[in-house]
Amino acid sequence: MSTGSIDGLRVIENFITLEEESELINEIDKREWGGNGLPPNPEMKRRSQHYGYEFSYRYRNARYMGPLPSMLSFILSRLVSEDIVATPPDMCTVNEYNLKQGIMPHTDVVSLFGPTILSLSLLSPCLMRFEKEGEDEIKVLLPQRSLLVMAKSSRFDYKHSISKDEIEYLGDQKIVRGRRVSLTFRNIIKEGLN
Ligand SMILES: O=C(O)CCC(=O)C(=O)O
Ligand SMILES: [Fe+2]
Repeated sequence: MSTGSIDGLRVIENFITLEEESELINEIDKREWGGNGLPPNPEMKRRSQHYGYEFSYRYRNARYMGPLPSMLSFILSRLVSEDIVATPPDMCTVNEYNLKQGIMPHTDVVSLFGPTILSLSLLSPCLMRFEKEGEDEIKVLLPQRSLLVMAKSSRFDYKHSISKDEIEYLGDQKIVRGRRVSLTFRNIIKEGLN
């Protein structure tokens, strides 16, 4: 495990095994993708899948869909048994980043999503950039199969983003991106629903 230089930020390496990763990807790829012209976020170039709650980036609201699917159960139990969260997340967004796809700087909606945001990186590493006005950008490596934990300052005071670059550097380390699928786990704040 490596600890970032931002309060509340952690990257837990090898959170799942290679086998678990390939089983999960198989399951995900059997299911229907949205985005890229399809609801609930047709305007998005990335493809995505929504479980638990469906989130609209345009309307910034969420709709309940049902409990998280059983393919995610082992992750939910591990999150609790390894004391990463006290309550299992009730929402999971799967995002697919192909070459030249990234995510613009943003802070996850504070009124709708709880204080801890988790992101599991599958298939490819990437750099996540954290920025805050008046400070130098901080780059954090998200290795394949790692779990990013964003809490406290890293969740509330910074914007995070992923570039569209295929090749990036962290010091001397060269990071080459391929297709990346991430699973972002959150807890919905029920009062924030409309
Ligand atoms: O792909 C990731 O790891 C992060 C996704 C993200 O920041 C988001 O969906 O809000
Ligand atoms: Fe985010």
